[in-house]
Amino acid sequence: MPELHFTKGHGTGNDFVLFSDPDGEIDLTPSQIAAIADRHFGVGGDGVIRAVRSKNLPAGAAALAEDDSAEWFMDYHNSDGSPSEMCGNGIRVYARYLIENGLVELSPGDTLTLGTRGGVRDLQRNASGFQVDLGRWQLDGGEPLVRAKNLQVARPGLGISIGNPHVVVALSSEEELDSADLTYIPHLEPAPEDGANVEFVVPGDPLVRDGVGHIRMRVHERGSGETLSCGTGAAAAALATRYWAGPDAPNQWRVEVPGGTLGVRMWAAEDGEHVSLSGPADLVFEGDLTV
Ligand SMILES: N[C@@H](CCC[C@H](N)C(=O)O)C(=O)O
Repeated sequence: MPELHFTKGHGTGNDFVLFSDPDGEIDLTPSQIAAIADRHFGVGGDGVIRAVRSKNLPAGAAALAEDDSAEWFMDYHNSDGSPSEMCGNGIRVYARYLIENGLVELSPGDTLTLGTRGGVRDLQRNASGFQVDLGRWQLDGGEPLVRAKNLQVARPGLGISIGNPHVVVALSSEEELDSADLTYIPHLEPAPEDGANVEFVVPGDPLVRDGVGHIRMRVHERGSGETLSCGTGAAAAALATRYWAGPDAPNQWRVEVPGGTLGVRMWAAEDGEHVSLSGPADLVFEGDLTV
């Protein structure tokens, strides 16, 4: 029975239980992870993050990190125990955790490279906390029809991959966004093979202020249910809104989520267009638990 010293952290209310396993000795089962994330019987969180050195990952998992430039790997699992390729809020909180525990140093202007199942990701400190380059994004997954409880009509969504899968749905009003009941899993037709995080968005009024696009978003996360925020989801929502808005839409966005505000920026890199995410990362408390 492993004894874990854990830290609880969050990014705009998307909350995580983090623990260190630098040598890769702790192999939790999905049900052990779900028990830690349980809000009634465990610590509680939308996800669980194991800090492990990339060199100590099993060979197959190490290959997922694409290259060996990242000393640390973010072993991310949703609250139901399922793994995910990437977590945009989680990786900022993970960076703060590594820094506060003296496991890495990151001076302003420097870059920290972390491994994830979706590949390596670069982070820097910025005014809001951290900025992470989420890498190249792509339209992926078509336009499934989305139904959610309390939404009167089915809507076409837009499939977008940010390393992990998203379907973004545009709603017509703030009232509609507020009334959607996301305690139930949205129904997607056709259903994506690997599931999807589903983001519901309404445009700001006006959509663009001072060259920055504004949207509001709620999300139902694959493997975790409705959460107060989803970083990769915010990036997908901004990308989908820009796609729908046409060629004059900006490359800089503010995304209001129930837990706060996230910044999203699209920019041209040598290998194609990248999308970056900015936002806070907070550590809240520490404790010990027996799994
Ligand atoms: N909350 C995260 C995304 C976490 C993973 C997601 N539920 C999935 O299964 O892909 C974020 O901030 O990006």
